[in-house]
Amino acid sequence: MADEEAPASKSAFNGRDLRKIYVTGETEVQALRGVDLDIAVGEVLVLLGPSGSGKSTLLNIIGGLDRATSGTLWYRDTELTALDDADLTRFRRANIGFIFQFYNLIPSLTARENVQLVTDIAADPMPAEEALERVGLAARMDHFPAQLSGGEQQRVAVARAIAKRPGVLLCDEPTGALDSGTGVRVLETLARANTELGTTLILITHNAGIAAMADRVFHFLDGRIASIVVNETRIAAAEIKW
Ligand SMILES: Nc1ncnc2c1ncn2[C@@H]1O[C@H](COP(=O)(O)OP(=O)(O)OP(=O)(O)O)[C@@H](O)[C@H]1O
Repeated sequence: MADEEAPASKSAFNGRDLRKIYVTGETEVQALRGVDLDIAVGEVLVLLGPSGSGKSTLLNIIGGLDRATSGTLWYRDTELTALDDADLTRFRRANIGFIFQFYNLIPSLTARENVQLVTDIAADPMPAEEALERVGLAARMDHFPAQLSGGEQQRVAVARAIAKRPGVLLCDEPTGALDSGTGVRVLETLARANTELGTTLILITHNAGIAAMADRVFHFLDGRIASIVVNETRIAAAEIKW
């Protein structure tokens, strides 16, 4: 809306009364029932909550993969809810890195080539080699996904996501398929992106232990943020166990 002022510039995301209704045939599912949020630039935020409570729906809307049915959402000084599809895609490409539970690497390409797919088309990327070094895979650049462990493949996915220097990393269960030791190494690479590159980090997990590395934790229930916990101190990813 033209007469609405952009929220304070230190906000990464500012959302008001976000609602999402999925319609399938005659069935309506209210996935988000009025979410207000304010996420600071450089914040580490963890989203916790039962299955079906709306976490992925919110993450997808924040990342421009999906649209709210109603409500307003800003990213810095851009109102995402006012963008057309082409501009929303441009926003997503320029600002968002995604990491999902399954790594979505291309099996016929090496780690370096998987990252280069992104660096070839980004506006101001870091070299693929630097991204892979940042996740501790300097020695594995020319390996194919099948030659890497699950945790290493996920770190390639992190390298791919950070290589374009996105303002925001959105992670949906990034350690869901990994054991504790391997998962912690993935979390460490995400935490490093936050501290060294200033990337805002938003992470969905079912693992309450991971919440300790966040500045704040949003607890979802039934399509709403039921409570917000502020962590006075953030613990290092390396200290997390499950
Ligand atoms: N594309 C879709 N079409 C119809 N309903 C959907 C769709 N995506 C999600 N839903 C429904 O919206 C609700 C919220 O789903 P969402 O995936 O956001 O929950 P979640 O908290 O991320 O769950 P999980 O932890 O299991 O991933 C659920 O009832 C889900 O079934």
